Amino acid sequence: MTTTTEFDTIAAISTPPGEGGIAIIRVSGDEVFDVVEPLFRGKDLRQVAANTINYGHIIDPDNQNEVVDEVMVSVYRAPHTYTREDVVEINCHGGLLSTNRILQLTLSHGARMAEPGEFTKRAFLNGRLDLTQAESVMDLIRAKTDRSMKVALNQLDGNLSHLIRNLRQDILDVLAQVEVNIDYPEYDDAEVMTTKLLMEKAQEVKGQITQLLATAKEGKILRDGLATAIVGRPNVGKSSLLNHLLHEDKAIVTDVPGTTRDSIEEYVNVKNVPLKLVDTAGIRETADKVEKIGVDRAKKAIQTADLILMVLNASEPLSAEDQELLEATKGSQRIVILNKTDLPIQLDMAQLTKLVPDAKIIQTAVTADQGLDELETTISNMFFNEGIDRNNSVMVTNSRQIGLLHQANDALDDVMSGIAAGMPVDLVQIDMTRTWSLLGEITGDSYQDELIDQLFSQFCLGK
Ligand SMILES: Nc1nc2c(c(=O)[nH]1)N(C=O)[C@@H](CNc1ccc(C(=O)N[C@@H](CCC(=O)O)C(=O)O)cc1)CN2
Ligand SMILES: Nc1nc2c(ncn2[C@@H]2O[C@H](COP(=O)(O)OP(=O)(O)OP(=O)(O)O)[C@@H](O)[C@H]2O)c(=O)[nH]1
Ligand SMILES: [Mg+2]
Repeated sequence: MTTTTEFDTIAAISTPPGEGGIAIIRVSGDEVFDVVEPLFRGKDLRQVAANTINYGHIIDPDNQNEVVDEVMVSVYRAPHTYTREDVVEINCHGGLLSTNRILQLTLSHGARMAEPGEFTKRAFLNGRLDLTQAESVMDLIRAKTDRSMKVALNQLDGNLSHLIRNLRQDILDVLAQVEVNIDYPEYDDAEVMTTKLLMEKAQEVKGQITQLLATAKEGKILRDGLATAIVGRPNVGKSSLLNHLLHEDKAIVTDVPGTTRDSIEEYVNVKNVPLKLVDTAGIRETADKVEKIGVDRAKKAIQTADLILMVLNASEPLSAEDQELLEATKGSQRIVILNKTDLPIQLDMAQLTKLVPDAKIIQTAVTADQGLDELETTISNMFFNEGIDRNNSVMVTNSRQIGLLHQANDALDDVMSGIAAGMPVDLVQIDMTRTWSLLGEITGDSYQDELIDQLFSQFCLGK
């Protein structure tokens, strides 16, 4: 079944803004040929075969057919296209000016400027993609590591959708069975049979949802990177640590305390854990206006980080500021890094272990390249130790999907507690049906227009 919904014809530049070798203007909708035909000098695009690319020129019919650019034009025919509508892509020379001029020409000849994500939204509304697949398109574009790209590609293939659809079908089957038992009770214990059926199915589905949710933590880290703040008082070696983890001299390092004045953010892969590393200003009391703002940002980073690398200077005794910071980071996931161990050690280890009895303490000498491997292994073990099958790439990474899975889980809890409390079957049925529709929201089998608009508006223009 390939009925498409009727929409107006949209156009956008689908390549990144700025100068490039080639730029693509994508046009989609029932009227693409009416739009492009008067602008194109070359073969008759209505007559060329589908999936062909055709040489010619874009001309300006409102300006004595002035040649605007030399182009290649791809023609795709509905329904075998990205949007399931007729699609024409104009490949022009990638200058800002000619690209925009061609876009303007399509707009003045009947196309409308596409909204962000509108091509993919049409693919969804026309049934070529479901919602998890559409979301994976964006994840693919934003992927920062090989692993997160693999997860997104897997989702684009429809593996998560498949799993969710199967769960929904199972629920539907059991609901149908329940309906039959209620309408035609063959036995006196029909009610007992029915609740048993519901209970078993609820447990089974809950088991699968729990498994999916177990992938969520890892999945989200893979997608967004683990927010990791490097904190400590001035001059302990925070920026040196950032640079070593990045293998690049990104942050300025000097022996002057207070060198880093604003937070620096960088993505890096540490033994397969994608980190969003934040190097912060050394935390201390300061009268300097600019430094003060940096210190406030550093304090904020402590609040929002998933992981804190708390750096201490081993060549000095533990200061009051160190102790305050150890206190402030107590509730967070953290690693205490004892840096500058290449110098004579002044810090009282016994005092430190007493202060932070349960913290992981790692000794490093960043500038001498010591202890970093142990640090990287520790980070990796902290986040990949839950026995998740790495080759099973069906994961949920998206907070919308995760939220709905939690809600479906809660609805299943209601099913089970309802049965346990001896609630009438028709009430239990309501909670089971709710589970079914919550799962449907994940794939977009049931959806609200506002939600769809909001979701696609986060996409890139031209996608
Ligand atoms: N030039 C260009 N490159 C691109 C895209 C595009 O739209 N244009 N894509 C998009 O951003 C991605 C490719 N994704 C695509 C996915 C489906 C179809 C498509 O036409 N599907 C049809 C027919 C497939 C077939 O011939 O077998 C279908 O599913 O019915 C096209 C592109 C990446 N590269
Ligand atoms: N001996 C020794 N010196 C180090 C080590 N790590 C960093 N340093 C030096 O310590 C000084 C301060 O390093 P930074 O990385 O700028 O310290 P920071 O914590 O970022 O300092 P602020 O930005 O001022 O908060 C520099 O001179 C570094 O070369 C180490 O392991 N051993
Ligand atoms: Mg610094």
